[in-house]
Parts: sequence; structure tokens; C-alpha cells
Amino acid sequence: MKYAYLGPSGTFTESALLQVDGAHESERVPAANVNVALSMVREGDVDAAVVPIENSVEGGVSATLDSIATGDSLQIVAEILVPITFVLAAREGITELGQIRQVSTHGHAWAQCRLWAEANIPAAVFAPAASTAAGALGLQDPEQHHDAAICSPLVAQERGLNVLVRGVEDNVGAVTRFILVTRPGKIPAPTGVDKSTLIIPLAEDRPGALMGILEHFTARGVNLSRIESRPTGEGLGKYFFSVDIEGHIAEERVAAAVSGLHRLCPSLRFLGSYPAVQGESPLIEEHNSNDAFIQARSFVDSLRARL
Ligand SMILES: O=C(O)C(=O)Cc1ccccc1
Repeated sequence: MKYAYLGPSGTFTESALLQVDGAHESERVPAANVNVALSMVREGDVDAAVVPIENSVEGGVSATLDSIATGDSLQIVAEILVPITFVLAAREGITELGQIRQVSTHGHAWAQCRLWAEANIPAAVFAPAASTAAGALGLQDPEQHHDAAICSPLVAQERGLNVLVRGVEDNVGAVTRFILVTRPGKIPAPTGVDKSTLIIPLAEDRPGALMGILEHFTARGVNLSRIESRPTGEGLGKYFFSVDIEGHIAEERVAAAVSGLHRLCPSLRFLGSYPAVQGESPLIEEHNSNDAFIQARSFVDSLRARL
């Protein structure tokens, strides 16, 4: 297997990839950004890619949500959770926080350390980096101008960086969720605790349109674990919904919800069913069980056999 990931080496995304079975022994290709990593999958340069999709503080990673929602179809085959803690590393020679004028990191890392930065390095300007590791490596590049970076403790240690403060995150215990993405293929078998991801374009802009979508889940007892609206880019007011549900397409209630939604939004995208890392088997009421769906179908079939 050959994997792409948001690089360079030392990102949280690489830590996520290293949790994938066999990844230690596989070829790992760093990509400059999420779009590049996913294009490498689409074009067949790699077998799969790991990219961040959401974190418990800042929410969805727009670059990923948008990139998997459009273009050639992709499939999510696994999710990976990584607990996140950040350090503040400085350029060699800097010994005090007061000397820091410019700090570089990934936008999501900055969002998770903003209060700490306001309180401790108020004079520092934020310089966005393509990843935390890219910002960290920049500290060893004389051509770059930032004098500090917010990055993982691991990359700071591996690169022998000058760490001034550890644990600079505002929320202790933050977790980022990553996804393993392939070209469309076989769907992983259900485990009993699964998730599915859907992209649902808002077919018609009218009162109750979102309710119309949600009703398909409610009616079949399908719980949502994430819902985000993203602009389609076609003009103000044009949105699609990126949704994670608890359940697997092999389950009758999930299949029925997806089928109902497809009638409502034929351009819906099913991005995959895959094992959930956390959580328990969903509570399924009797009338939403596989058996109830199968019996209901055979009842209707028996009526229609008399046509
Ligand atoms: O930049 C990184 O290291 C990433 O992998 C993206 C990211 C940034 C901030 C929190 C979690 C993941």
C-alpha cells in the first residue's frame, strides 16, 4: 500500500496515518495540502490518503469537506482519532516570549491556541502555514520570517527545536478526527458500531427544505453525529450538507433513509460506511429493526403479487 497524507513528516495527520494497520511498513507520501493528497488518490498515484476532517474545538476542516464533496467520487473506509496537544517552539536564539513578533502554524492549530496566544504573546502576528509541521520546519529556514511555531511535541523533539512552552492549547483534551480515503470500492463490513458519511445538496431553496432531509433520518431512527452546511461556491444561499450518521448501509433503516433521500436529492453522494472508533451500538427501536423492514417489505410484496 502507498499512502498520501498532509505533510511534511511530523504533522498530526502523519500520527493518524501511523495508526493504520501496516502503515509503518508502507510507503508514505507527504502532500502539500489536503487537495493534493486527495488528487493523488483520484489519479491513482497512491492507494489511499489520510486527511483531517473535524476537530472537537474548531469543527469541520473545510478544505476536506469541500474536496471530498466534489470532483471524482471518493470513499471513506476508516476514521482515526488523535488527541491533540501543542507546544510553542521558537527560532534558535529566542529565549523569551516577549521576543516573538510572528508565529506560524496551521489555521486549525491557531484556532485552538488563540486565547493562550492573546494572553502570552499579544504582540505576535499569525502567519498561516500549510500544516503545523510546515510552520515548525520553517524555524530552521533563514528565508522565513516567523520566530515561533505552534506544533506537535513530536515534531519539536524529532527536529531538535527550541521549545519555550508546552501545552499551549486552550482546551485540554481536544481530539481531531481523520479519515482514510480510497477510490470507490468495496465497503467495509458492518461491525455493529459504524458510521456513514453523506453529501446532500439542498435540492430546492424553500421553507422546510432542511427539515425534509432530516425527516428521512428521524422516520427510520437514524442518529446524526455531525452535520455541516457548506457553500457550493455557485452563489450566496447555495449550500450542501455534509452529514455523518450512526449506522451502516448494510442496515435496513440506513438503506431506507438513503433511498428516501435519493428520491429527494438524486445527486446525493454516499461517501461510505466504516467502523466508528468511539461509541456504542445505536439503540434501535423494534419498528426500525432489520426484521421490521423485511417483514414490512414482504407484506407489501404479498399485496402487489395480487395485482
Ligand atoms: O497541521 C497538522 O499537523 C495537521 O495534521 C492538521 C491539523 C492541524 C491542527 C490540529 C489537528 C490537525
